[in-house]
Amino acid sequence: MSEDDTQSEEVNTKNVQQVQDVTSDSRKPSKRRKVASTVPEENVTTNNDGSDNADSPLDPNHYPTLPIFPPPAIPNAPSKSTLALQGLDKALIDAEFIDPDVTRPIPLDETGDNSTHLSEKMRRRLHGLGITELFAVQTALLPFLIPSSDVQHQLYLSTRPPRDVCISAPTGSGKTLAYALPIVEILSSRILTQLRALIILPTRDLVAQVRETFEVLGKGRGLKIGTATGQHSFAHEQSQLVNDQTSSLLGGSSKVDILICTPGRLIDHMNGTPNFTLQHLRFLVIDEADRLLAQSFQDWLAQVLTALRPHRTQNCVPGTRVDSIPHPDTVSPYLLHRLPFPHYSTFLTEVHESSCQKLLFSATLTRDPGKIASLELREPKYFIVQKSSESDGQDHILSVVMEKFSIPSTLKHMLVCESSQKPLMFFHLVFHLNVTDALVFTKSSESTARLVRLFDFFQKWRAVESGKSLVVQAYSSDLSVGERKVILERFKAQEINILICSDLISRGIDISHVSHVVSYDVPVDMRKYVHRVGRTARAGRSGDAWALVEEQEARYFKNMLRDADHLNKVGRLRVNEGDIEKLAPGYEVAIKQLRDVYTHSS
Ligand SMILES: Nc1ncnc2c1ncn2[C@@H]1O[C@H](COP(=O)(O)OP(=O)(O)OP(=O)(O)O)[C@@H](O)[C@H]1O
Repeated sequence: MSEDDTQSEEVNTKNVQQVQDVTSDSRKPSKRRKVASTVPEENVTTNNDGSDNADSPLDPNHYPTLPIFPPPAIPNAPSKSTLALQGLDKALIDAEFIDPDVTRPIPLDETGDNSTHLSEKMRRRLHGLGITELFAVQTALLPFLIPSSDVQHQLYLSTRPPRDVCISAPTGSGKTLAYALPIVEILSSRILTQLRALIILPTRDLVAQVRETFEVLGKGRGLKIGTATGQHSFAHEQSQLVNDQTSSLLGGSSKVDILICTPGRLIDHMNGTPNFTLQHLRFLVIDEADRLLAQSFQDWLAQVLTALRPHRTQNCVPGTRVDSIPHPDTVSPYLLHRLPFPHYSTFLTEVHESSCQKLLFSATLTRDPGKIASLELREPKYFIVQKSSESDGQDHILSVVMEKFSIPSTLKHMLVCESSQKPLMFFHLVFHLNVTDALVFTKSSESTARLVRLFDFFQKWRAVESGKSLVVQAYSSDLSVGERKVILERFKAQEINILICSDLISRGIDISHVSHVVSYDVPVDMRKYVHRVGRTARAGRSGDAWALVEEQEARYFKNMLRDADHLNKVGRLRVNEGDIEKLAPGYEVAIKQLRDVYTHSS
């Protein structure tokens, strides 16, 4: 070994020593020695000079044993539920689930258990209308919204501002009564007419329907109900909503207690009707909330929220005409506040808080935290009407977050898979399977018009054979509001057998005798599907939903149903070739006539 080698040997030994110092605790016996002592004598090799190899750098035992770190491993992936719950609104996690089959009798006399919190007058009225029990959503909401009898007469709960409420309940489960009953009951104690309840809906047809419900329930209660949809001239609506438009009155001047409206027209009145004010609102109902929240028209939500805020002129949404908003009057709910007893607040220190309670309803209520946050809800309480078998344990909340909406249990889905022969399949449903009293949804108003024409031509051919024909009508935005109203009334009166329509009436419309819903063009999202099929099987009745799926759409449609856990409820209908062949000649005639019409009109 050269001198250099010896030096490098020394350096190496030093390095080893340093490693040893770092890796071993000096207070404990050295690991190296401990390891060496465990080596049996006979295994220790001896060098030529008689020294043993135990301390040689070549001996594996010479080096200290390095601490053992756990082997690298892939951590367990968070469960789907854990991921879904991340960033979720706490109120949604704490949601109260209600079994859709729960009902509660409405007692007639005072002696009965009145856990409904309804007044005797209202209970009698409901019995008169044939409503003798509350549906599930109503059993939960009425006791929550209607104060017990001791505070019954307080319109505004200034010391306890009410909690806001979000309700997700299936189509046809009675959500309208769930808010209309508490509003009529609570507002009946008012003395002055002020705008206290504002109900916002996405379409004029729904406004008309909800108005009817309020009028029936509020009969004899002295409440004034108004609507604003743009169906009448702006000046006419103004004259229906406010008493005085000539001078600026403290606190505004309302002619109505309850206003049912579409968002666009509401904004028009907020900005353009003198003395129209939301400052006395006790209830703000947003029905079909997910659809309305998706509409950003004139930033309507931000404008409404600004109008509800005390000192709103400082937080005004750009575009709002501040000078058009009447100043709060001295009895405005803005001046009611949580009194911090025993500390009496002064005018300067008191915290103004709106007494308006927000109620959000939908069969497909959004779970999007961003959208929910934009509503500025106060301690929101969620009620979700959903079958417990559909949502057990952790899957319970998961099914909510993943937006697996409930569909009425009485509904039977039938899936008809066909490609190019859709019109023939439709005629087969109508003429062989007796699908009438039906709403037939197409993808657009043009498709609606075309299908109605084709159907008429086909019927003419068929009438020659059978002598019997059905009344089929189109219902879409191509028609004027007045025309649509007449058609809807005729359909309700069963003078029209089949309404071929666009998605204009896929939400909210309540027509009890609809026994079939046909998706002639299948919807592209589950929300739309849920609302369409929900036009039948309402209020516990039965109904059928049919989907005519073209072959190239079948995979997508099935995936959509599978993702929503509904695929197993859908049966596939096998069609007898012979049945279709019988209809084919008529279809050939009809399609030729339709082609002629479109060729001549273009
Ligand atoms: N307690 C009840 N007893 C009997 N019928 C009821 C009761 N509550 C509601 N209904 C009826 O059930 C039908 C459906 O109610 P409603 O239109 O409020 O449903 P919905 O939940 O709003 O449905 P959608 O989500 O489709 O708008 C209506 O005809 C209504 O009169």
